[in-house]
Amino acid sequence: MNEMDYKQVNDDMRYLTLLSRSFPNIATASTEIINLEAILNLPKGTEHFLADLHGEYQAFQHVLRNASGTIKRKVKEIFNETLGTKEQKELCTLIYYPELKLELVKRGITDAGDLNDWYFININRLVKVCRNVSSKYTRSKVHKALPPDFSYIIQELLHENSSDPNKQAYVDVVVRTIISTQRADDFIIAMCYLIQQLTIDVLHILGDVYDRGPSPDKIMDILCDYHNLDIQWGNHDILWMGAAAGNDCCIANVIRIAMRYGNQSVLEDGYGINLLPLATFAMETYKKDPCTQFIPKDLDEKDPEKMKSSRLMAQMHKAISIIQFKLEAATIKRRPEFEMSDRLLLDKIDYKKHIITIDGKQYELTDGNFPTVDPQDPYKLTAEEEMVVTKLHNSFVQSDKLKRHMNCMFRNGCIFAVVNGNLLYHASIPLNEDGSLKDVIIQGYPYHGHALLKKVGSLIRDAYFGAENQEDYLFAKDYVWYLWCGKNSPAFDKDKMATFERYFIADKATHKETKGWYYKLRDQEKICDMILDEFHVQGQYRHIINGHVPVKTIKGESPVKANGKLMVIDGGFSKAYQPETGIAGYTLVYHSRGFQLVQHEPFTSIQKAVEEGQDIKSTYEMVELTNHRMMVKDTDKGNELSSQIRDLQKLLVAYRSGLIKERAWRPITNKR
Ligand SMILES: O=P(O)(O)OC[C@H]1O[C@](O)(COP(=O)(O)O)[C@@H](O)[C@@H]1O
Ligand SMILES: [Mn+2]
Repeated sequence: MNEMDYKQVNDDMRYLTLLSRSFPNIATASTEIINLEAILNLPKGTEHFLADLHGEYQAFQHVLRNASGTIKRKVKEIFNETLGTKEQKELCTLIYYPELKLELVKRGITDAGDLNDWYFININRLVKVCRNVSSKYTRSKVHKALPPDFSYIIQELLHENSSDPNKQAYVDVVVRTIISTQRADDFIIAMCYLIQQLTIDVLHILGDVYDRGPSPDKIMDILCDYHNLDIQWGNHDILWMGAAAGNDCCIANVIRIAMRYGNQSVLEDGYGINLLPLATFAMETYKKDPCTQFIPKDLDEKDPEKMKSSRLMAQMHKAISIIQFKLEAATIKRRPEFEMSDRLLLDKIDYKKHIITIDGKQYELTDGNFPTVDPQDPYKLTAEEEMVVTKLHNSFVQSDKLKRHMNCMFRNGCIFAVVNGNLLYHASIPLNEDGSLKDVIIQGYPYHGHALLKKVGSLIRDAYFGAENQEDYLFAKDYVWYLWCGKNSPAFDKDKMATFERYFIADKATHKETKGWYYKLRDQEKICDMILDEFHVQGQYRHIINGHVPVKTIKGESPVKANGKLMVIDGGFSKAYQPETGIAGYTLVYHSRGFQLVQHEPFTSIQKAVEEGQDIKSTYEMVELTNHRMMVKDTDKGNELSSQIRDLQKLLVAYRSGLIKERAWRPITNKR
């Protein structure tokens, strides 16, 4: 051992002694080094990026099942020579929706023998796909992903080389036995989900799971069970986190948005929030009010339930909006440092003339009926409104399902992430006009860039889990609402949220929300490089990935900006925004050969997907090709493994030099 090695080993003796408990001798330590080296030389796993899901469960789960087209690409790669497009499509549909496709197949095939043939052919095809998608992983990782019921059989099938005639006979017998024991359906279903899982190594959700669409709760159910996930919270998610933490402004906003889109069921059925107090109050208070401005958006005339409840929903929508403006005023006054007094509008209204004066300009109100507003004290909640707020508050903080979903948000997320050379965040890093990082004052201290995002992340945690002292906790709870709609919020970064204006003023100019400098300046490569440096993201292939702002493809906007350094992948799942974007949006796939941007057209329905094999029509654009196939050693995981290898090498030195004594490896048992 040379001087240097000896010194390093000596310095690390405490750690190496601990490590020797897991690898007690030269044989076990060197076997581990060999295993880790082997992993480093596997191709990098595929990453899948989605953003702005906005409660669109069906479109989300389709994109998840088809891995943004990755499964179709694999099927084509494997069967291009042997299967026509129709058969490839059939196989893809089976992989995406195994239960539904099996039902459909069985309805179409009545003869038992024919069905058995179908099973035989398709199980063999699935085995081929599975072999392909599992080839990027170690046997041990694949083993851990296997469904317990079929673990042994799948291992046998995956690792037998079917080009050997003896082995093919063995595989055939295994498959025939699965069919004859009537396990084919279960086996196929298990294989299809395994393929889905192995196709994507890690899923990144760049924010805004919640609001507008009908079923964010179902999306969260899937995400919470996903095998490898991170979430970068969007402003809508933060709004829900604030609501779950008991911030009443957030609660009012969450309910207002649900009513705006006619989605009371996500609150009532999804999270068990009791809306009855609000409903009875609204029916009574706005009995004679048509609430025209508050009729839910995009009412589906084919949905009689929604049509029937739209009048009640409009009343609840108006009631909660007024409550929201009053509650927000209290926060704005309590926290002058938020600089949001321009959002105090109820005191700018002439309640007799139905006119509002903003910045010296008068506007006629589209709705002048404010039965709960006292012109002398416009922000005071009536006793009934207060009661409604208390009841809604209790419902939100007590919802078990909401707690479960929020815990999952916290467990898997933060406001930003750095993964494999990419910086991920939903919206913005506040900038000054000259492109420098903007100082944002929080509790008297300036924060910018990386420090700002870290501070904001910890404030959200404080609001939910409690801070060290009461004052900090109350501040954090208010700040979460600020993050939803405040002008210096990295999750929002627009000069205002023009909610009041959109409901009560016809002049569209007042609805305009001006975006922060970030959204203009991010087109420049040098700005993106500066931000990446700020977050210590290094390497030749580094990028920023954003969501939040829909890409207006229809107007020729590109999702790739700053000479390829930044990509905006607002998934555009939100139906309400599809006319604006002209497409359903973008998702991103990052595999061992580079980045692939996937542009989707609107998803129609699961029924069409299964019965007609209709996939989302997607186009692919290879954004960046790396000049060599990326391996695990080129990733963050690779760096981690390489440092483990270095430690193990030091352990070998310690064994060989006698600094640590080798022990025989014995399995740990309770017996002495
Ligand atoms: O179109 P809607 O649903 O009324 O929402 C409009 C509001 O949503 C926002 O765009 C925020 O939501 P996003 O984060 O999805 O952009 C606000 O800036 C705007 O006031
Ligand atoms: Mn957003």
